[in-house]
Amino acid sequence: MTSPGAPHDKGATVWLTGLPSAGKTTIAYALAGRLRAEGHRVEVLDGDEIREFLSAGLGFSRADRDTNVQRIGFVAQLLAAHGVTVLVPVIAPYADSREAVRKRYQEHGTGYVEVHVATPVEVCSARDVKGLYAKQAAGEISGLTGVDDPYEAPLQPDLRIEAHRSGVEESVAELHALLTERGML
Ligand SMILES: Nc1ncnc2c1ncn2[C@@H]1O[C@H](COP(=O)(O)OS(=O)(=O)O)[C@@H](OP(=O)(O)O)[C@H]1O
Ligand SMILES: Nc1ncnc2c1ncn2[C@@H]1O[C@H](COP(=O)(O)OP(=O)(O)O)[C@@H](O)[C@H]1O
Repeated sequence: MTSPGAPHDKGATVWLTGLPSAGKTTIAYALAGRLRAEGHRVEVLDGDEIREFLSAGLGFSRADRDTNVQRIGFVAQLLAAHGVTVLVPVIAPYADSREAVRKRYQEHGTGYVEVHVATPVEVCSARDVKGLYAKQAAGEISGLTGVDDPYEAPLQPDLRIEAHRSGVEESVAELHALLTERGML
């Protein structure tokens, strides 16, 4: 076990992509808790918080989502390069935008892991944590990812979590094992 902020922490970013209510945030905070308890420096860049501050004023058009994702990728890389394990539960629906983020990490030699939280839309819409699926069905909003807006599922994620089949702790254990195996912790 390492002490908090142990200097040998390499730092990396774990990007959890998936539909609204897939389980991205839940898994990210559960993993963060485990990593903190082990003495690692961890930040969660939560999509909702980022949209209140760093990306205030952005909406959900393709251009705005791309801007949002690139901003988050930029900040996360800075943190990761300084030894922080950065967890990013953000939809990031477009493949080219996610690839641009990955490229930034490759260019800087910073660890990066893409995780697809692959909960089917039927399960997500039954969970409907924020009531968005119901609002879309009622015609109150449009452009909801996975329903009437695109979600380009990763073809080759570093890890695919079937969050409708496995429990949160199981997903956390899988992710922890991957980070350990890749020498990122
Ligand atoms: N139209 C539409 N489509 C998708 N999501 C919507 C929309 N409107 C609001 N929300 C809520 O905003 C959260 C998505 O923000 P993100 O920054 O993760 O999305 S993106 O990567 O910029 O596409 C997302 O959070 P999560 O549910 O945690 O994924 C939604 O709750
Ligand atoms: N195996 C699981 N993994 C993650 N979340 C789960 C799981 N089973 C049920 N849930 C629930 O699904 C919801 C997912 O919401 P959230 O994590 O906010 O999703 P997202 O960040 O992808 O929008 C939470 O209420 C969570 O408790």
